[in-house]
Amino acid sequence: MRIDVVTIFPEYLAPLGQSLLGKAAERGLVTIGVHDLRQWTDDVHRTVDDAPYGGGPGMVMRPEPWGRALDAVRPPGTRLVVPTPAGQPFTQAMAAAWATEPGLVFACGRYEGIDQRVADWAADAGPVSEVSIGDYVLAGGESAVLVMVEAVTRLLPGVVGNRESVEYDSHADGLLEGPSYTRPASWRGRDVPPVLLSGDHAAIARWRRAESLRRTAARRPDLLAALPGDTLTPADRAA
Ligand SMILES: NCc1ccc(-c2ccccc2)nc1
Repeated sequence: MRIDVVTIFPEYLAPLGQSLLGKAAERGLVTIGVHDLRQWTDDVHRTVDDAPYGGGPGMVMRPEPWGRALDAVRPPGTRLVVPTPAGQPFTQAMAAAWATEPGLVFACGRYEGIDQRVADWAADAGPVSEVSIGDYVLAGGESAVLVMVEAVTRLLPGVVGNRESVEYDSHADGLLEGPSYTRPASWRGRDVPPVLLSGDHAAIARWRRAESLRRTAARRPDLLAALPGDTLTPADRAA
C-alpha cells in the first residue's frame, strides 16, 4: 500500500518512519510519502491561507495550492482522507476497508480548515472521506493522520506478527475486549481470575465473552445498541 500525506508541517509526520510502521516500510508492505504543501504555492511568501469569505475568526487554507498538490500526489481513484472535527467518525471498520485499498492520500488541514471546494472537487476523481477521530478540536489534522495511518497499516497482512492479536482486537467483533492478565498469578494481593489458570478452554472462552459484554455494556452501551441483531447468543443474554 502507498500512503501519501500533504501537510505544512512535514516534520510532524516523522514518527511514521519509526517502529511498527518503520518495519512495515522496510519490508515493502507500505510506502509512505510526506509532502510539504508549500512546494505548490505560487508566491514568494508561499502563502497557504487567507481570510474566510463571510467574515469570522481565523484563516482558511486556500484551494489553489491544494489543487496543485493533489494533482501531483493523488493517483486517480485513490481515496483522499481529510481529518476534520466536522467529519464522520473514523472506525475500525473504516480502517479495515481502507487497508484493502492500493493507496491513501491524507490532506492535513490547519487554521480553520481547508476551503470546502477542495474536498468537493477531489470527489470527482475518487472517494473522499472527511473523518473525525474524536469530538475535540486539534491545531491541525497531522495527529489524526498519525492515528489513522497506524490503525490502517497494522491491519496490512504481515505487519503485525501475530495475526490473531489483530482479529481479537477491541471493536473487531463490535465489542470491547475484556481484561488481560499475565504472570505473576498474584500481585499486590490481587489474583488472576482462576478460570484463566484452569486450562478449561471452553470455560475461558465463555468467561472472556462475558467480560467483553460486561465491559461494553458498562463503558460503551452505544456499541451494544449498534450490534447486528444476531450478534448476541442466548448464552450472551444469559450472562
Ligand atoms: N477529530 C479530531 C480532529 C481532526 C482534525 C482537526 C483539525 C483542526 C484544525 C484544522 C484542521 C483539522 N481537529 C480535530
